[in-house]
Amino acid sequence: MSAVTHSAAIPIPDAAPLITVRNLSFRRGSRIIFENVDLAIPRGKITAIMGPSGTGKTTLLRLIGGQIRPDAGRIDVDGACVHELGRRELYQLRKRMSMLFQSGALFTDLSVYDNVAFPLREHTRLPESFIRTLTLMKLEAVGLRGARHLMPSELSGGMARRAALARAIALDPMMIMYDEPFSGQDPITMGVLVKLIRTLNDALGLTSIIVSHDVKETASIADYIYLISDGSVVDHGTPQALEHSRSGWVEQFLHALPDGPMSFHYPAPTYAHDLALAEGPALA
Ligand SMILES: Nc1ncnc2c1ncn2[C@@H]1O[C@H](COP(=O)(O)OP(=O)(O)OP(=O)(O)O)[C@@H](O)[C@H]1O
Repeated sequence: MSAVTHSAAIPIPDAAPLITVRNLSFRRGSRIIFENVDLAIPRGKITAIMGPSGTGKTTLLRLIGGQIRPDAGRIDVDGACVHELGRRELYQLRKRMSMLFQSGALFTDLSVYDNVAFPLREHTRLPESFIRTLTLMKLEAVGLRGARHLMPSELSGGMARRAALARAIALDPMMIMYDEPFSGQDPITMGVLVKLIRTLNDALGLTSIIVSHDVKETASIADYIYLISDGSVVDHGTPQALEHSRSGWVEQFLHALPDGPMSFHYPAPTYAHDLALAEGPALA
């Protein structure tokens, strides 16, 4: 598999895409985060976005979720161009796109049950008896029906993630975006989360996007992987195809090798330049 050039036509894996990103460019100040990036997220699959720290993975999720706008290019989600939607339409779309952040962000003063029931109470007019049935179904799906009376402070890190996941599926979204779902968890908890993400994706007919540094866990459930770095897609393919990639960059990233083409330094002026400045009057 060869590295993808900017604007190259992307071969879509199996299913038709739920999300397409075309010619996406985005800057933070003078820093280019994305330049002419193309990618496609197939429906019903688990797609992983991986790459070095600070490369823009979370930013990409926020662009897809319409929280920030691209400088150029377009992002279509289920046929709608996200940044062309009006406020109300974007709100409706967002209800169908769950985003699960690393922190989980449970409401600390609500029980597990009330956390999961919260979006149903907030966004539907269902009677409480229906809400109870739906909430118990979501809690059962993540194995926490028996823990529904606990408060977030009484949960382990893994249980908190599962509770947040139950809340994220409360409104039956079409997709879930996971930002670092495994970080800080022990190997067994990671295994539980990996299995849960796969099971929920398939059982509920979801489309999942996972942003993660945990290569082994992510590669074990992803149907397709995009590797991004320095503003563009470096490579993409199934985990099996990427495993056999001849790219030194891909090999370095997937096998966590300390040496390789990936640069260790954040972009900076030359060292000599900085040292010279340090002696000059500007910083005195
Ligand atoms: N609100 C912001 N304002 C300015 N710069 C930002 C902001 N958010 C992120 N950045 C910068 O954008 C770049 C991409 O950040 P982002 O969080 O998307 O990276 P990431 O790939 O998710 O990183 P990590 O893997 O470490 O979580 C970084 O250089 C970061 O410093």
